[in-house]
Amino acid sequence: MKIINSVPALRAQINAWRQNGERIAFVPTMGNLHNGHLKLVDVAKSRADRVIVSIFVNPMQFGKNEDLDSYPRTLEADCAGLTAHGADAVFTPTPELMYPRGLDVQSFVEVPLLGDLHCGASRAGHFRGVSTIVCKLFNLVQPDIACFGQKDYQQLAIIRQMVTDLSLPIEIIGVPTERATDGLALSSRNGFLTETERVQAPALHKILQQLKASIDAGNHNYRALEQQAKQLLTAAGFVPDYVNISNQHSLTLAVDANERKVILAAAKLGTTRLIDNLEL
Ligand SMILES: Nc1ncnc2c1ncn2[C@@H]1O[C@H](COP(=O)(O)OP(=O)(O)OP(=O)(O)O)[C@@H](O)[C@H]1O
Ligand SMILES: CC(C)(CO)[C@@H](O)C(=O)[O-]
Ligand code: BAL
Repeated sequence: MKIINSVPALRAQINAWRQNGERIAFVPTMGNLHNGHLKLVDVAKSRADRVIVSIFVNPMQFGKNEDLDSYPRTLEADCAGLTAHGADAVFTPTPELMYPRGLDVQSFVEVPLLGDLHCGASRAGHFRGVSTIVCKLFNLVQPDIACFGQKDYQQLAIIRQMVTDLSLPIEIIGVPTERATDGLALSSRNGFLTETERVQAPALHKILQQLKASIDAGNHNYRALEQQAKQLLTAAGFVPDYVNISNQHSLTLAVDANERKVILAAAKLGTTRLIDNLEL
């Protein structure tokens, strides 16, 4: 597997594949790869001739008091995993390469409405940072398809909307969430959990499952159910940020029994912020 850390080398590799008529799949990540990321690579590989992954801890999507500095960086182990899963190349730019003029004067891409809800309401500027870096990476890699995890449900919706709004010729593939055997969604930030917190953490998924069971059983009092779920999270040791029963498409709060719904949730366990979701 090739490790690429300059734009000319990246463009040369992409051009070489294009000249062979090869179809290119792209998997953007922030590294510290786990089986969720590797599943994206497997899906990408099954749908294209070449798979390129990016590893970039994107400063633009971190708030001032968030975990940019402590975010785990494990390039060597990541490359071993990517090689084992048959990725062809990994692009590992530096912040200086992606933002040569600095973040304060960087042009940006923002997806209105979808970007303001849920995590967007709690993490000001987060989705602007995500859509800007993904747009830049798309312009550099120019893939045919790109794979994103459903664990980051709102992010996936925002990327789909950005691709539509900006007429980018890229097919976006959503890949189901990979979980530990106890139900916890795999996430790089799980590594921040203490032993005790790791035992508590699967309660997030379990509470979403209970909530889904109540709705499936005919309880449509969504706002009351959201409050109950937050109380259950608090009792399980979390500090809930939100539990929102939302429309799968617009991500606005669900009101109608007939609309397709998804439960979206975020909660802190100690200093670690976890997210999860469940489609209904
Ligand atoms: N458990 C998972 N199952 C499927 N896809 C996942 C999973 N975890 C992350 N992904 C996807 O991998 C891609 C890169 O995500 P990222 O590098 O932020 O990993 P992460 O584990 O979500 O980290 P974080 O702890 O920062 O949320 C995203 O498209 C994300 O949705
Ligand atoms: C899509 C992404 C790689 C953009 O930095 C990041 O938000 C992530 O890892 O989900
Ligand atoms: N997977 C989402 C990236 C972030 O929380 O910054």
